[in-house]
Amino acid sequence: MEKGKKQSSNDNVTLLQFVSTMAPLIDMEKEAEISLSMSSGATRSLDSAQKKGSTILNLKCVDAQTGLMGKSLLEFQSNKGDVLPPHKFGTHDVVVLKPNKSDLGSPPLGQGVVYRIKDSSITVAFDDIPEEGLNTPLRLEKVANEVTYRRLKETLIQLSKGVHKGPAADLVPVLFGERPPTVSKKDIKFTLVNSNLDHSQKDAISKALSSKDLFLLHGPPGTGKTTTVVEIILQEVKRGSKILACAASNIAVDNIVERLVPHRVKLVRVGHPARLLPQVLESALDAQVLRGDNSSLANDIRKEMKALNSKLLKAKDRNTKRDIRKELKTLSREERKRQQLAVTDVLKNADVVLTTLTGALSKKLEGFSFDLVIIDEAAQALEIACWIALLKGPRCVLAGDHLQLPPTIQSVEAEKKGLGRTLFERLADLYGDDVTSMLTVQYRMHELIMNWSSEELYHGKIKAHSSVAAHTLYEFEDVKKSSSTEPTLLLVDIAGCDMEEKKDEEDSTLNEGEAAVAIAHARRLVDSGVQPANIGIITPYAAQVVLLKMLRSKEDKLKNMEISTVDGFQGREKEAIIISMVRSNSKKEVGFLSDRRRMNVAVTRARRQCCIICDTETVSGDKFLKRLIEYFEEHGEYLSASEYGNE
Ligand SMILES: Nc1ncnc2c1ncn2[C@@H]1O[C@H](COP(=O)(O)OP(=O)(O)OP(=O)(O)O)[C@@H](O)[C@H]1O
Repeated sequence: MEKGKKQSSNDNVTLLQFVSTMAPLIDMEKEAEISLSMSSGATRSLDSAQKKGSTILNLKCVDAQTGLMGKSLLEFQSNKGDVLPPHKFGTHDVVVLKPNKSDLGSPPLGQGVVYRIKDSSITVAFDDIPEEGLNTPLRLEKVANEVTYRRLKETLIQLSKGVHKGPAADLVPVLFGERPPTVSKKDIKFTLVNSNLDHSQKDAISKALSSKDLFLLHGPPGTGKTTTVVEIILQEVKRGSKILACAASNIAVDNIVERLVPHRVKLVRVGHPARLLPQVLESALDAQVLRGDNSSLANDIRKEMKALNSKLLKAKDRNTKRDIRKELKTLSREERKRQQLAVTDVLKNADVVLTTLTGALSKKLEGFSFDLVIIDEAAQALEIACWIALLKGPRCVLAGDHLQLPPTIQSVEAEKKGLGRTLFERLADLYGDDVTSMLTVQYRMHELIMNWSSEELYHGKIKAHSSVAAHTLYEFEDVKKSSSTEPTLLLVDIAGCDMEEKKDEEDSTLNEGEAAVAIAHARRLVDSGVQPANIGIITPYAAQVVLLKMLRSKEDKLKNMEISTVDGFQGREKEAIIISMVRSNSKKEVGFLSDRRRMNVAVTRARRQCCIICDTETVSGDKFLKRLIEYFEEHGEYLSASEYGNE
């Protein structure tokens, strides 16, 4: 990050400018999401909805289980084949279940949250098992998650009134450039809980603990950003702070919970149980509430109410009925009070409360304030979503990397007008090194994989830790040294191999020849002994993912190999990554491949081997991609796709 960048008018947005720019953009984004979902008037038929991926038709319920803190898990498979049709459902989406043939606007059998998705089935968590209709053909429809937008709007309204009181009153002027950030002049002394931390991580922790209002932790790929966030939390707990720790995604929040649990921190995870990893359920608010005294009292009251209700049904005398009703009313009030107390007890008692950013606006957290708000993955969150959490405390630590992908925005117009500009990036530009520490040792990639990204995006400042700097695929037991496992960097060129790109019905681009080559390379790796679970194929285009998954379903030995879009793989890693770039056309059009952040994420997912498959003629039309290709040619192996023949 460049030192103390001058504040440009663009960086120094005022609170009022921010509110007035964001309000219409949030509406645009909401509209765009609704039009992607089934509730859209633009969807005229069920078939077109299935093509859009917003509904899955003709399903059967194959399993029903209870147990997820009172929720019911229903698993659905297609009546039409082994694999679900292509769809845009993701875990944690809100969905409704309907009879397959019922009208578009018909009432649902139930509404739930997607719990798990496999190629062949989808599992949804419902509050109750729908009473009827489960034995007939069914369909699932994705619905827009309006709660999120309501919460974003509420936060904007709160900001628009000005923040002169409350826990964040002194932080807001700093984050809008009206007052400079401050640090404690006292020398901060601390003993590390994790004694393995490197010098850049230690330095970041020291700076974070000294900051009085704002600290940015810049964590390039694999540099232990979350490890550092966890240490900051542990140090702050030792100091007696109450902390709100958030991230945009549930998985990132759970990742922190998992790493804190062994340290026996008093923590609570707030969120819908279907959106939490099974291993963190013990820490969930719902689970802790169920274990509390007030909750068992509430339970006793409910039993009493049940008995009174049956008495009421049998009672004949008016006076008796009136008395019972009165008693029921009192009990119901008491039950609600006990329930609320049970929740408040758990939250009060916790040193660390963890939730997603939008979860921070949960009614349960109303009235709570914190000494410190930490946001992980802050460069992947909408600024307005960050504000939901930031309004709850006077100090904040934002961790992220604005040189990886920003949040996904559905509305092209809202994106153009700045909805995707993150708070992390804005503050990094506004205050630079004054408030930032960049982590500089990475623990994932072979040096050759790392160097390209380090030089291109991080001013050459990243170093590979000795434990990974020279690691190779063939060091694994059972992996043979072969022409496919030996190279760290591999470039497979489809130029001149007659493998032009195509468009699918949704206008997403795909490349059949390239997909076949990607699968062929994966097969070669597996034949040399690499575990399929250690291989990932990633590609920028959704249609290419569908095509690759179809090819994979024909090969048993590749069953456990992951296939994903680049965007969907951010934050993850594999020993071997195969990147299918897809674009191959005479106009040298590369579309959104040219976003340096996307290629940065793609390449840096690989630990020991990174294989790029592309049409070098086409992609070299873009200067940034040309340098990437040249780097791979210079430091890696070059093969023509024709060498994979008809494998
Ligand atoms: N000081 C360290 N010594 C040894 N290993 C470390 C150290 N710091 C981090 N690691 C390891 O590096 C890996 C990445 O760490 P972590 O998950 O914290 O990174 P991250 O920066 O959050 O990752 P991402 O690139 O996904 O943002 C983990 O396996 C972690 O154990």
